[in-house]
Amino acid sequence: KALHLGMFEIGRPLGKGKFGRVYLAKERKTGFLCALKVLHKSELQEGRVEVQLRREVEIQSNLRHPNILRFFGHFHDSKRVFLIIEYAAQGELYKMLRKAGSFSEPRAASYIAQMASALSYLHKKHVIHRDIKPENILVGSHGEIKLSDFGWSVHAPTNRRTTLCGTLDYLPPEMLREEPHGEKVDLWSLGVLMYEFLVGAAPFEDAPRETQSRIVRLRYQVPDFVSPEAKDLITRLLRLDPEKRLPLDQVAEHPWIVKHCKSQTARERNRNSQQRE
Ligand SMILES: O=C(Cc1cc(-c2ccc3c(-c4nc5ccccc5[nH]4)n[nH]c3c2)n[nH]1)Nc1cccc(F)c1
Repeated sequence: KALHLGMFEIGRPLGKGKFGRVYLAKERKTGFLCALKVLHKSELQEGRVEVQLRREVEIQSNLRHPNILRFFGHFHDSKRVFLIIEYAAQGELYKMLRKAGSFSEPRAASYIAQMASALSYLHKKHVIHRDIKPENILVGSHGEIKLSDFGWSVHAPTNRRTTLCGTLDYLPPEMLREEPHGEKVDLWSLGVLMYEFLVGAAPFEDAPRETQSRIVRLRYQVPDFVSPEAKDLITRLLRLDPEKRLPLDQVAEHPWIVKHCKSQTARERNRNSQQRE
């Protein structure tokens, strides 16, 4: 069906991405809420990001997973390109993390289990995300997390061509060394993400040069308040050798995840059965 701006009522700004502004939008006919990302063709041309945007659209168009932000379609007028993206009603996870300081182990385990599910789905399609960090995770209306911003995702294997921008905190050693890298880069970042959820700061957080040397030397410490099971999973993901990082199917079965998530579903089962009584 023909998509065009008139079919949407534009609401408040949701955020300013690096290449565009995102607005809350409502489809007039159905009342369906979505996030409408507006990109100016002039910026796209000068930034030579057209190729990257086409790749993102192509990658995102055939992704369907509850923990991956849906891409519904796109359209353009003479000056702008519009991306219709899923609206995540509870907003940005990193704001929740900064407000809470750090997350409880059950909450962090639930998020890591959902991330492992999303990454497993992406890797089966040979898509590497390469930019896992709290800033790229949104939260849906039921508190479920939604991985977003595939600005850096490419089909594996690859060698990064464009320069990195933003924090180094999440980069695995092989990307710092600009070596060829594969899907296992997302396992390293998952370990960094888990550490940051539980501790409130990234494991190698420091001045940029320090961070780089701490990453390649694997110099980090897990505070004592982190449970031994959680520490065990972090150390199995933060491995310098990509081949030694715990595979995603084993992350989902790790005792720390099972302890918090199986009981989570068990609690839900009990709650439901009580409601039925
Ligand atoms: O460009 C992006 C990444 C992206 C997503 C978003 C984005 C930003 C914010 C939101 C939100 C949202 N909900 C909120 C609730 C409260 C407060 C803030 C909120 N932001 N929902 N969905 C979003 C989506 N900005 N940029 N993805 C993309 C997807 C498909 C094709 C493509 F070329 C790019």
